[in-house]
Amino acid sequence: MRHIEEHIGVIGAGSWGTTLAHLLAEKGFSVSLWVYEKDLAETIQKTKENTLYLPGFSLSERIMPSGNIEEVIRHRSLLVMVVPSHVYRSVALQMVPHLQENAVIVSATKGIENETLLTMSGIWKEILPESLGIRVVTLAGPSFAREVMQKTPTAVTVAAEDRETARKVQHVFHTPYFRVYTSPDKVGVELAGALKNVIAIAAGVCDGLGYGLNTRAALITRGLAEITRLGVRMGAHPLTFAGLSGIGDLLLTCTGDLSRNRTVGFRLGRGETLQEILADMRMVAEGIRTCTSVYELAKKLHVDMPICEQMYQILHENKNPRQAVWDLMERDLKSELEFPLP
Ligand SMILES: NC(=O)c1ccc[n+]([C@@H]2O[C@H](COP(=O)([O-])OP(=O)(O)OC[C@H]3O[C@@H](n4cnc5c(N)ncnc54)[C@H](O)[C@@H]3O)[C@@H](O)[C@H]2O)c1
Ligand SMILES: O=P(O)(O)OC[C@H](O)CO
Repeated sequence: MRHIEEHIGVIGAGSWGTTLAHLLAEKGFSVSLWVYEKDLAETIQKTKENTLYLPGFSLSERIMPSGNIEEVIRHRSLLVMVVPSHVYRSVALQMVPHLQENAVIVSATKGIENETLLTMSGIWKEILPESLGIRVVTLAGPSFAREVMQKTPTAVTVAAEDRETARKVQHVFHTPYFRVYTSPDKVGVELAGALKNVIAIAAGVCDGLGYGLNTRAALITRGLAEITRLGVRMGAHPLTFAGLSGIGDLLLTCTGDLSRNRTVGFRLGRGETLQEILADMRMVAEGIRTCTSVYELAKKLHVDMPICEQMYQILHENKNPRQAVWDLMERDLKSELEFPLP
């Protein structure tokens, strides 16, 4: 393996952060990994395994786990941010005083902040002093951590406002089993990655209720229509939703049993309550919180999002899931296309 001089800091040692740290370390980068749980940092150091979030995989010797965030980010020109969206702002605020000028931050979190309805790069925009010259890039697309650890051929997108930064990050992450595309549509890629989680819960609900493949296909398709509608309203390019971060990740998460979001939905469809499901889940299912943000955004921007609205009622108002499906089916009839033919 070639040793690469650049030293990268990865913030967040859940399943995805650990996987990205491992991928980069195997490429030859020196990688520091910020671990929230102090005992876990020691365990990873000793056993070379993330026993809490990614058990069963042997991690690269080149990963340096640490509970000290300042140590992990000081003097790093490239950082990867992978903490769940509900703690993103508080962790980002801890980072700001230690960031190196002109650093690049790759944000791999998928969510929308509940309190502000901002995307993760929106949070950075609010808290980063412009004088630091820091660029934020989004990484999204269909990528279950465990499959990437197994080196399953995977393709993702990195989106940045400037092409040069996107190209740099593309090359940093690319491996023969991890193909990276670039996109200039940061808001589109971010929204697609966050919103698919809500539809994935809905797909799980339908499967848990025992509905068939017709239902799932309809849900994915109409879910994509909703995601696109909100995305375009917020400034995204519509074709981004036909890409890896859009239909790609939506298909993966709505159909793949490895999805935590789909699993939450499946268990809801089987009759468990959200409280029961969350009680035995250590990992994050971002769609639960994102659903609240989407519900608020749809109201605020006057965007019709009936599936997300029903999901909000199931998750947060105890609506019966079967009733929610029938309420969706019985809405006023409408045209599938939302634009006139040329
Ligand atoms: N797991 C995947 O396959 C995958 C793939 C692509 C994107 N993502 C996204 O990556 C993000 C992180 O998810 P994950 O799957 O790596 O996490 P995870 O569910 O495996 O682990 C939870 C993480 O949250 C951290 N955490 C909990 N409380 C915290 C706090 N108060 N402060 C700081 N950190 C805290 C834990 O330390 C741990 O790192 C999510 O937005 C997810 O949607 C995950
Ligand atoms: O397990 P999920 O549902 O959080 O999905 C993980 C990734 O977002 C898949 O790309």
